Amino acid sequence: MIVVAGEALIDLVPGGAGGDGDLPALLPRRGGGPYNTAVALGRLGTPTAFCSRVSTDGFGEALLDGLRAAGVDVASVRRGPEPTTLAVAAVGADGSAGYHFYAEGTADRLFELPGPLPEGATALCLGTCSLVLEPGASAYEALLRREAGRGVFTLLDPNVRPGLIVDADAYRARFRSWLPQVSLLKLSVEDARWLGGSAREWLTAGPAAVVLTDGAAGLSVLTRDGERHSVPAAAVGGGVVDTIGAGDTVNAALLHRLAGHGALSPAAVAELTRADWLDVLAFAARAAAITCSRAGAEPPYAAELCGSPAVEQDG
Ligand SMILES: OC[C@H]1O[C@](O)(CO)[C@@H](O)[C@@H]1O
Repeated sequence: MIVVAGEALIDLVPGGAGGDGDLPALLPRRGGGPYNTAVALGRLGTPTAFCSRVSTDGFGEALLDGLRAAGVDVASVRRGPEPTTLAVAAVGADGSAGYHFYAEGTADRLFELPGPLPEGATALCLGTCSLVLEPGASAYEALLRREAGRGVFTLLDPNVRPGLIVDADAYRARFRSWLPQVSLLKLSVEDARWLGGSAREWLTAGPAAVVLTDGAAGLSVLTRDGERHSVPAAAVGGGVVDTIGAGDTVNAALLHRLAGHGALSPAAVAELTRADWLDVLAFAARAAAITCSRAGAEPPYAAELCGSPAVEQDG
């Protein structure tokens, strides 16, 4: 079972008619990096549990319904009366999204270190706002350290949202302090630039591999032994609507496909061949392309990805 820990929130995505004068109409969509990753894993058919603190308000109920509908186990979700975090998304002409968060005093920020993870948990995925917003961030960090210490495979996606980070240098130092506990680091090239440093440097600090996403330019992985493998982005049927949740889908697809290769351990990741990596990356690219073809974070179901072929690309 894969455990995804972190925020579930509501994205307010531009769309439809009905705004007041020059104000755009905003449609509520379930979101939050970890929420999106958990739903994507569930839709792919991977046994998944979500670990978080979710509001008892109507949005919180809808978020839990979304998880359950994807087959995600929500027994580790704690509830609180504080409101759900809101993220107002601005979508550019190319579909890229920027976010403005309303996260003061919200339920997910008050996450506390939970008891043991569900029986059979083999991997933990976390990142994004939940590792920034205190006091919950310290509890998520403690969860990462505790589970990595127990030998659980960890995937970290910093999913940097600069508007939420008060002290950029302190966050960058904190990010580096997590790396010894990280089995697989996945991040966008924009996040890599913002964080400073390089994949090669981060690899020496702990992760078995670093996956970099570069939007329309595709995905690549850099492994400990210095190999680099890349695939192009997959075609987005009907064109990009928005990129919301694409990176979160990549996290899920990586974990799902690595599990299929029996590679949810740093030692097994080190054994993956070039063909294995190309298969994993191509699958993630196809999954992300489907998410980009629809409004908001709406990851694909397994049936939409049937027969994902391995592709041979130059690294
Ligand atoms: O969690 C932070 C934000 O990032 C996203 O997950 C997209 O990657 C949005 O759904 C959310 O508002």
